[in-house]
Amino acid sequence: MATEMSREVPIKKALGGTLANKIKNARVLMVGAGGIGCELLKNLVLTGFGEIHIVDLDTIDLSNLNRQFLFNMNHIKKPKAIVAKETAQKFNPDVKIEAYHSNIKDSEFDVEWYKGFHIVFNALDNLDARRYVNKMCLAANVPLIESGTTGFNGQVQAIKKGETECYDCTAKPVPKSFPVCTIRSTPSQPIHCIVWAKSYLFTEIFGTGEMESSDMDNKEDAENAEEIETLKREAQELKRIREKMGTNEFAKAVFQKVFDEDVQRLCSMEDMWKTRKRPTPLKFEEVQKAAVDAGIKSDIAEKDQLTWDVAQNFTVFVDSINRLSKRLQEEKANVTEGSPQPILEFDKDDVDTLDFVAAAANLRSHIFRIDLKSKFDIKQMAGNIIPAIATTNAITAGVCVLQAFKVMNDDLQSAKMVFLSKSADRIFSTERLSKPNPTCAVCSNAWSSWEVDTTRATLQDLLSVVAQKVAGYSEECIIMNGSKMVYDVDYEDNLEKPLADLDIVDNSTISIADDSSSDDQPQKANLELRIIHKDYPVDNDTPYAEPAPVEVPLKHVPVKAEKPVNGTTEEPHGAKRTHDEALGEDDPAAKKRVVNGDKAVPVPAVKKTKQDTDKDGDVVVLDEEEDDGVIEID
Ligand SMILES: Nc1ncnc2c1ncn2[C@@H]1O[C@H](COP(=O)(O)OP(=O)(O)OP(=O)(O)O)[C@@H](O)[C@H]1O
Ligand SMILES: [Zn+2]
Repeated sequence: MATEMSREVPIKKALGGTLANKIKNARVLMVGAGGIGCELLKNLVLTGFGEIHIVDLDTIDLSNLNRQFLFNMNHIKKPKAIVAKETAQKFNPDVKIEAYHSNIKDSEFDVEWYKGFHIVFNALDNLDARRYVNKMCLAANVPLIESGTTGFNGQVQAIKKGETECYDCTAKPVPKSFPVCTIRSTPSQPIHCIVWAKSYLFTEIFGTGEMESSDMDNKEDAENAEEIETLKREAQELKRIREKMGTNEFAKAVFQKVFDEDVQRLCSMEDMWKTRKRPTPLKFEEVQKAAVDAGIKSDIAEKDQLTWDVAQNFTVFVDSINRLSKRLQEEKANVTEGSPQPILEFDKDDVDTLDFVAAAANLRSHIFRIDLKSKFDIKQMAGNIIPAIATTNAITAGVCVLQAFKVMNDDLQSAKMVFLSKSADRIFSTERLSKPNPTCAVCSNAWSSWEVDTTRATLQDLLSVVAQKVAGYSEECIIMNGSKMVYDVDYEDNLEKPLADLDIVDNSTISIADDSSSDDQPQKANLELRIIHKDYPVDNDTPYAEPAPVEVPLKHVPVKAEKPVNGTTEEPHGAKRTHDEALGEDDPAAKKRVVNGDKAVPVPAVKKTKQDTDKDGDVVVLDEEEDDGVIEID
């Protein structure tokens, strides 16, 4: 009791009675109990937020312990959310904490559930979950404090529907991962070869033999399936070669397999080289002779600023593969019975592994006529893991709570977008919160939900009841289920199908977009419709409840900006994302214009198929090709 009193008194003194009371009565949601989440939970608990719900899908890993201070060695493999609750509860037993070891995208966390919170905190590490929570908070009209850190940099943003920018009002760089086909067959940049050497070749020879998922997109969709099959076959062949490890032939066998035979097989796929330069296989004996003739010694590996030529790379390749083989053989010899088989892992600071990856990547680059890189450069690229820094997380989590105070006080005017940076003159820089971007395809949408028996109601019901009657669209609209188009005026094949046959089920989100073209009537904004499945008795005529009418606003038509006269006009904050960019991401109408080949709208990096249960096939598959640099690894 004494502690409770003594804790409440300074909080009240510091924040004032009104805010302190609001905080005491607040129900808050925290998504993510990792680096920022642990710090944030401690802050929330110590500030006396009355009820805190924590969602995290992960379990605790050894590598989390340096900064996620609510966890210790005994907690490894236990759910983060549950352990975070247990540890933080001790700091303040009066706070009610609920923990969920779940993905925030699970259907149990629906809009109604979000509506039960006064404020939501994102402490996440990925764009997808952030964007999802942003949408849910908009749908539920609950304020969101969004935060993120990389290295020494941090950022906090308060988001409130209709009053501030949402997370999607400005374009976000998408972390890089590469399609398997680019890595396996058609590399065009050094990074593609580096990912191949590090995530494929190295792990196949010295590691687990499983492709690392973080930098390769190995989803088994139709496009990737064949590539993955070939890759698996090649991996099997490599496994057989692996048995030669420790013998003199090993380096030669690996070389011949991956730089000669596999490349020859690739070359024979004629279609692949119609628009690309055909790779040239490397012959072991020829390169070996060049290396011997030039008198190259293995100490060339120490010259890390030099861009090695093919013979030099060859020498480092053979030497490093021998060094690594010896290491692994020794580790295997020392392994005690019952222990797992040892493996080697790539580490940019482990010179043997770096030498191998650098040389293998360069040999492959040479084969595909891609620029070679120095070991120094490859080290940056292959090891571009931005460290998570505990202090940055702690400061950022503190700022989250300070911004939450403004939101709780209904004082958004003084809330700020806060940036934390080590390199700037001042640690903090701030910006006023921008107004919502009127062209944002997420927060300019209207939202509604529909209670419907998805096994009985048809797409026609959705079109005529919700899209036309309730929301006032004409039949010239587009209906998307996620990224799949199920209806437009020229594609009526699905209309008689029950919604469930189109994968429209409980908790699906449907987007309806105006596709009418009229000079004098602006288009309506999009409607995001959440489906709530409910069984209606079969003898009931209408297998749905008619939703209340929805006021769908008109779409914002951007006015062409006048050119600034003196060129000094500052770009208004919030206009960072162009209308076209905004359209491309989430606007079904924009997606359809791309499908129709209208180049006026930039191609969004989404893969999209018409959804038809008769498997009518794909309409279009848009494959992004341009990768500009470095892999981002969480
Ligand atoms: N969809 C999701 N639902 C619930 N929790 C999520 C979701 N996506 C990410 N998270 C959680 O967000 C947290 C982010 O924390 P952080 O950035 O510190 O990552 P980490 O995985 O703990 O550490 P690192 O990636 O550096 O090893 C993680 O604990 C992760 O499990
Ligand atoms: Zn927005």
